[in-house]
Amino acid sequence: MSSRNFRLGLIQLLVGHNKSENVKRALNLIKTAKTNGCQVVALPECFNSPYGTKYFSEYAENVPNGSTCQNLSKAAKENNIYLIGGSIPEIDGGKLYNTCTAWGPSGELLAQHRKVHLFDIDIPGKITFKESETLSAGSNFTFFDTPFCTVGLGICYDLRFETMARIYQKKGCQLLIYPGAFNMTTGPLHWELLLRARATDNQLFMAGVSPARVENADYVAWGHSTVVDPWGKVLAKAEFDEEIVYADIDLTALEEVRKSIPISVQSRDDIYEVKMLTK
Ligand SMILES: O=C(O)CCC(=O)C(=O)O
Repeated sequence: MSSRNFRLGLIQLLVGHNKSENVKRALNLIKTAKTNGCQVVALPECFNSPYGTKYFSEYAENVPNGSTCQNLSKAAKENNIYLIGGSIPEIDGGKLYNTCTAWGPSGELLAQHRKVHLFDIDIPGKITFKESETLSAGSNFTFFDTPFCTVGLGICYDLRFETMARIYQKKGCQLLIYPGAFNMTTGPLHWELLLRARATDNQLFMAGVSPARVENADYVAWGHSTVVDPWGKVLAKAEFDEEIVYADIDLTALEEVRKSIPISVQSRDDIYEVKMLTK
């Protein structure tokens, strides 16, 4: 495989209440993904803890020195892969964040993304969730280089904010990875739609990585971890059980679509502007 091609693996992990068990399951599945040829592997949002504001402080750890991060670093090194560590509740200076880390094949920390847009919604009779009750928001865009392409990171609700993805595209990202746990109300309507929309409007690869569904959990995840190509086509998709989603990424598809439908050079930068105010 040339560096224009690589295999991406999304681990739709079954997450329970036992933190070390969650991490152990993740490590085993990372190894399986590597055995099956993945050079880049990603975990879901909140992979070491159940998803819910009441759990975040109990499960929170230091990033990057806590044991979950240290295990991710070791796994990236042992398997010689790029590893996107889903997200975990992070504690820093008395504040909690929903944080994604990315690790390189020497076990080095490449990036740390704190969820920028907190998930505060109220759909009467369906779902009310308020991450801001316990979490603080990050204020940074997060992207890093691999030998294959530049990768941008967002977490779940971040996916709804198209400006963030647009900025990643302007910064040269060719793949955006969003660990995310949509739910049974918004998942069926919006999860694939948003992934395909972000892929189509920015002409890049999109990956959304969900936990597997646990029917009796406080928060029931939609699942359906998905990879979309720059044409907006779904390349690979899970249902709701634990599984690894594999996608062979060929970056020439990205050049093809950008050449065929050249929206980025046709954008009317003389009459509107999307710009990053922070790094
Ligand atoms: O935007 C949604 O519908 C779900 C978002 C979410 O679950 C999250 O941000 O964790």
